[in-house]
Formats: sequence, C-alpha cells, structure tokens
Amino acid sequence: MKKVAIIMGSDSDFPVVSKAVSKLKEFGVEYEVHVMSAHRTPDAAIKFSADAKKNGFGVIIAAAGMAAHLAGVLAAKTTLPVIGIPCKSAQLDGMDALLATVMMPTGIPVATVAVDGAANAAILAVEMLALSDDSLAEKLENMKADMEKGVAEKDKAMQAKVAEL
Ligand SMILES: Nc1c(C(=O)O)ncn1[C@@H]1O[C@H](COP(=O)(O)O)[C@@H](O)[C@H]1O
Repeated sequence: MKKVAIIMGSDSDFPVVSKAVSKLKEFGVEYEVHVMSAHRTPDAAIKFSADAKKNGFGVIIAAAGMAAHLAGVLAAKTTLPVIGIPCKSAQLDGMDALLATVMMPTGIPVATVAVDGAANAAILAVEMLALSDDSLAEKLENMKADMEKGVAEKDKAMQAKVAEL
C-alpha cells in the first residue's frame, strides 16, 4: 500500500495535525510526518514533493496556517493528489489560510478541507488510496455504517427527550 505524507508548516500546527495522524493509524495506513515550510525551508519542501512518488507516497496532506502556501507549493512539484488543511491562527481565525489554500490557479489543484479539518483530510486520503485497495474500501464502508448507527441512536434518544418536555 502507498504511504501518506503529512507535512506541516510548523510544529505549532501539530495539535491539528495529530487528528489526521490518529485517523490514518485507525485505518492502518502507513504515513510519515514532517515539518517543512515553503517559506522557511523551500528547497526541502520542493525536494520532498518532487521525490514523493518515487519514495512510495500516494497522497500528500499539507497543513499550514496564516499565508498558507505550503500545499500549493508541494502540489506544484508532484502529480500526486495534495490535500490542504488550512489551520486557524490567532489573527484571522483561519480565513487567511483557507483562502490561500483553496484559491489555487488552474492546473495545480489542492483539495482543501475545512479550517482545522484534519480528520477529514485523513479520511479523504484513505478514500484516494482505497480506489486501488479493497480492504481499505471495506474499512471506509464500516466507518460509514458505524456513523449511521450512531446517528440513529442519537435520534432515538432525542425522541425520548422531546417526549419528556
Ligand atoms: N503557512 C506556513 C508556511 C508555508 O506556507 O510554507 N510555513 C509556515 N507556515 C505557518 O506559519 C504559522 C506560524 O508558524 P510558527 O508557529 O512556527 O511561527 C504556522 O501555522 C505555519 O503552518
């Protein structure tokens, strides 16, 4: 199975990124996690992305806050799918990172999840790998079935609550 690369612009993004790591772990997907920055370590970031395919990666997840150019720069150097996680910062509540990550020019897409949406980034990466891996696809089906069951239980509990009013 191909690996997932999770790159974050700073170690300060780890509280968000850790949710993607946990999710990949749940699915038994192999991953590497690195701190690299298009701003602070541009050569390393570009090299990582250029070599990612030959190094066994199938998807790159890039998490960054503020002027979040990281996902776009990684996407510029690979044909692997790149998923961007815009991280919330103190000043603009993540709107800065959201727009910088999502508003990519034609030809260099970044599949952008919600602000701090790290779990969804991991699930999307798993969905991509599951296109050629039936056991992963089955795990995704199970996840959805569990979710459905959970909501049905909540609905039932809600009916009881409302009846008590
Ligand atoms: N947006 C980027 C990039 C990049 O896009 O390459 N490199 C770091 N950063 C972001 O800067 C914020 C503050 O970083 P520090 O906490 O290290 O000062 C982080 O959210 C990081 O992702």
